[in-house]
Amino acid sequence: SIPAQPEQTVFEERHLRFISSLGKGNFGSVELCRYDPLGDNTGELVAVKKLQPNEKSTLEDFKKEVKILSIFECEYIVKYKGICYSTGRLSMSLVMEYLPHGNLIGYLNTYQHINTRRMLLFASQICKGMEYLQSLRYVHRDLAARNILVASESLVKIADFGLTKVIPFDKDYYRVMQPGESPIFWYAPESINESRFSHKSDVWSFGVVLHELFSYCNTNYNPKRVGGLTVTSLCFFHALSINWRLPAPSNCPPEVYGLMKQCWAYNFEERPCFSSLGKQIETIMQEERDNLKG
Ligand SMILES: CCS(=O)(=O)N1CC(CC#N)(n2cc(-c3nc(Nc4ccc(C(=O)OC(C)(C)C)cc4)nc4[nH]ccc34)cn2)C1
Repeated sequence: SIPAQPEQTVFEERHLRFISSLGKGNFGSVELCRYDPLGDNTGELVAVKKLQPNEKSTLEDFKKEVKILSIFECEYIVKYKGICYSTGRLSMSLVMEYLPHGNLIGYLNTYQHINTRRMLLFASQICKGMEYLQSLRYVHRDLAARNILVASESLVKIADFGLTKVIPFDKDYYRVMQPGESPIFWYAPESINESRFSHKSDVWSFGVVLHELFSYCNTNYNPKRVGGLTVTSLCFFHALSINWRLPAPSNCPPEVYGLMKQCWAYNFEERPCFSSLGKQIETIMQEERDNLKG
């Protein structure tokens, strides 16, 4: 059995009413539920992540993910609400706030009229969330538009901490033993080549999220399939090493494409930190406001 942690809020499984499936991944799935102890449909809507037990995902890893999310307190990170033990206490679910607009990919595909100012606002919020993560020495390792959730038309949050790791105090990177599950398209060269993850590899992924934002998550830009050929990690890695990068999305301000290219510096030491990226985004946002006034 799993000892109840004193600070955990425990939701009773019998009051969690399944409504619909919200998302699925390798190791888990997320469901929309109503926590309705009064049984009169007045209870709150919550997002419940259930572990898909298989040989790769273990309850131990899931408990680490729960622990990580439960200590975060940041308006740009999806909020932890508590846990729910399954009958027999053989497993547990993670209960989180429900964000009604889904992830950034669906949102950008639905609302194609989002202007540059709104995209910069979203970018600055993701950057602030990543700055917060970095302040606690966590690397996300799976930063991508599919893992950014939309709370409202003016607020996005970072979600899915299933691959998040804390960097040991005596290093500035984390090396994983098992090859990553994520599509290589978001991986920095050193993550593909040496399974090396750091705040600077999260910065590389942030550059890809910027590109997804400003190309409305248009998958035609993804080099996963070039002319019908599936891009393997080796040739993608080679392309990066000879300085191939994604082209600027159409209508993307040159200063924003400049930010992407900073994030995609081959040498991770040359990439900016999230606080520098945040300041540069604020400057571009101010210039946008001045242009609008002008
Ligand atoms: C990796 C394995 S995973 O299985 O653990 N998993 C997938 C994961 C990827 C990420 N991030 N995920 C999180 C949520 C999620 N969704 C939501 N709201 C919504 C609201 C609406 C919709 C939707 O489709 O609406 C339209 C309009 C019909 C398109 C979808 C989701 N609120 C949440 N709160 C906390 C989590 C969470 C969904 N998928 C994490």
